Amino acid sequence: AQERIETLKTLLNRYSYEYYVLDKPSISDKEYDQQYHELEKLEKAHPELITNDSPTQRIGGTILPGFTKVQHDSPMLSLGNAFNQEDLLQFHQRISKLTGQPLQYICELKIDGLAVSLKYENGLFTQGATRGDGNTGEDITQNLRTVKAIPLRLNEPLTFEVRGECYMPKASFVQLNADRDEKGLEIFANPRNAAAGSLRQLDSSIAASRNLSIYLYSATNFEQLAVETQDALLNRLAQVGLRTNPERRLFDSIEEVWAFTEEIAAKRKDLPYEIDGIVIKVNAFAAQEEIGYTVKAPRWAIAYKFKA
Ligand SMILES: COc1nc2nc(N)nc(N)c2nc1C
Repeated sequence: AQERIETLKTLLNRYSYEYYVLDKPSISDKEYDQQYHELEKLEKAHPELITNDSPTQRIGGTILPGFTKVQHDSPMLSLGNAFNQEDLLQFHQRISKLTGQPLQYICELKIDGLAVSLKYENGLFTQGATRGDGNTGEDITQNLRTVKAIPLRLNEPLTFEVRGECYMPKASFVQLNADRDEKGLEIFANPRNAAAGSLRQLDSSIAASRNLSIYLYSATNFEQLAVETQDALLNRLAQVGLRTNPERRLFDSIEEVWAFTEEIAAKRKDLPYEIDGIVIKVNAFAAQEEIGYTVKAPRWAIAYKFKA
């Protein structure tokens, strides 16, 4: 039984990765369900063989009395804002003075969700937390374990922290509000509020029902990842099993960055998730370190915000 349980866990976690992280399922839902129920039956018969990274353990058994506080190892920063082309030019001129290196920018979508921190120890997902005030957040591990795009075990036994945006896809938001409206419940104003409301539930079966997803965009412990740029980091995160947003681009001029913001502004309504802007970062970590941080935000990044 132990052998079959191990095989099923490996298979089901891989199917989950293909479906929720790569958005490219390799088997039908029916086949997945058949193998999932076989695992459930085997674990019921051999509870001593149940492990934390089993796909059957995503929904916590208990309703939490409250959320415990989490002190972030390093502050979860905020971003300076830019609202027009002039702001972007000033950002570029300001940081060009702070580094001798040629500036390459990476542009990432700014997902309109909830910033979260995920800790992995030897490849196992051990803790999830909200940003909170940047220094202290709330432990929402139970709820984040229900987000199927968050792997319970990485492809490599890494010990590090990753940060990203947990969000509710537009389609899930429309469905949720239709269901709530039909039941006479108050509907959510937007997907960001719906995601935040779902992650603030003390009963993780509610979060499990909300079809949340996630995109990761930063990590600690670069050394062990052997990456020199933000773009390489994002590729590395995907390699170890974490979900990263594919709509990112590299540019060597702020003019091209501006053109990209206009390109995304035009396709924003067709994206399957809501975004509130574009995050523009200096790509090379060496240049980021040279440019540095203000008290609350990196100097080497800026959020270009779309009009509401
Ligand atoms: C480097 O710090 C950040 N990077 C980010 N990147 C993306 N794509 N989206 C964010 N919301 C974001 N937020 C922060 C504070």
